Amino acid sequence: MKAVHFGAGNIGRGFVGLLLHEAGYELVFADVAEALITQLAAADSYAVHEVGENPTVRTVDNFRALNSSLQEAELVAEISTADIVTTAVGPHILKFVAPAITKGIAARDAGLAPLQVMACENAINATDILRDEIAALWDDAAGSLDSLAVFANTAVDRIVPNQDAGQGLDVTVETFYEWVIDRKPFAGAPPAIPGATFVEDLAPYIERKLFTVNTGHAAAAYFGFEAGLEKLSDAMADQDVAEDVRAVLEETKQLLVSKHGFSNEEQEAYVQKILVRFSNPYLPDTVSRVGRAPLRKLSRNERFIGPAAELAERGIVPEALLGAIAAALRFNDPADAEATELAQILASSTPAEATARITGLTPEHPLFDAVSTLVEERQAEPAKAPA
Ligand SMILES: NC(=O)C1=CN([C@@H]2O[C@H](COP(=O)(O)OP(=O)(O)OC[C@H]3O[C@@H](n4cnc5c(N)ncnc54)[C@H](O)[C@@H]3O)[C@@H](O)[C@H]2O)C=CC1
Ligand SMILES: O=P(O)(O)OC[C@H]1O[C@](O)(CO)[C@@H](O)[C@@H]1O
Repeated sequence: MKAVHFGAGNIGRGFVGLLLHEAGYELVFADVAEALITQLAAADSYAVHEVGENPTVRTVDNFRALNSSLQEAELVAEISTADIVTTAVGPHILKFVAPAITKGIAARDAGLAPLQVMACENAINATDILRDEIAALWDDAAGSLDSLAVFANTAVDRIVPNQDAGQGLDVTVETFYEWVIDRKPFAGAPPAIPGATFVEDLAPYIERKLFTVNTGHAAAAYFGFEAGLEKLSDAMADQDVAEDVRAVLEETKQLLVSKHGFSNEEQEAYVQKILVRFSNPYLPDTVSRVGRAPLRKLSRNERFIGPAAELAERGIVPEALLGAIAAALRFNDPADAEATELAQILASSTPAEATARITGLTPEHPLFDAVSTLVEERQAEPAKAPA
């Protein structure tokens, strides 16, 4: 069994690659980072250090590595004979990996089982986004795309911080992980990945993950950044930050319980578990990493505006989420390109224009005025040096 995985970064090596390896797949990593690919191609194995409760070390071997920019022909050949293609590159990068996957699918022998394609990104239905990119490039002369490939959405959850440069290929991760995959697209048996869970209806799992784990984590990052803290676990140890995060998760709990029918107790247990995960002092995680890409995180269907908009549509004012959105508007990490772009939008637009551009909300939406007020308040603040 062979899997081609795009993105040999934190989640690629520390989660998806690890689980596929443990499921018995031979791995081909594809990435554009030449130094990383050279290192992987020269290595026989790397270690995944799981830290926290019951720490352990796992070894990943039986992999190869290709530069997806420089070695496209080899990559297409690998995809043409692979069983699985996965990605962990970031939702905005999917369009750049689509061409090689399209060519690889088109080059498959007719007798092969359909290629199983799963995008493992923090975005709702990321595989659908990838499928749309592939479908746009697809030439029907190569056959029917849906008979040659299966596209399954997934939700991936494991905290993998940025790695210490001195660590080489080894990755430090939390012990917890969850990979939930939509079973429906697989006509026969789904792939045998013991670490994954297959479900008939992925929507509640994706929304619960994005609007609890990712909303809470990013909220801790933005509140922590405002408080001048660097480590995520230090932010969670700050009583004010912890209370603000808790209040945000109370609001998303209200939405998730009423929308998806999770019981209050079940959702509360889920929240408690993730608060412990965020506070893991052994994870070298930073508010800069967890808060990265604020424009993506403040976009319409993402972790803040998504749940806040749905609550507002139900006549509820999401005070705590609005507090997190206000903190996100103050995330001016100079190392983050999206934080710089956010500052430029705030500096060059009216409050209504900036609100629409940043959040995708329309002026008629019941959340619009509240966010526009926050934007206006942020614009009125003197330019502040990063904390
Ligand atoms: N780190 C985490 O804790 C989690 C991350 N995720 C999601 O996983 C995805 C990846 O995140 P990380 O691993 O943290 O990021 P990362 O930055 O560590 O890894 C991304 C990798 O993709 C590579 N890449 C960029 N463009 C590429 C292209 N065109 N072709 C091939 N490779 C390319 C980069 O060189 C990098 O090695 C994101 O969607 C993120 O939201 C999901 C759950 C947890
Ligand atoms: O690219 P994003 O959305 O910040 O993804 C990384 C996030 O996903 C998580 O792993 C949660 O699964 C958090 O560790 C992390 O903040």
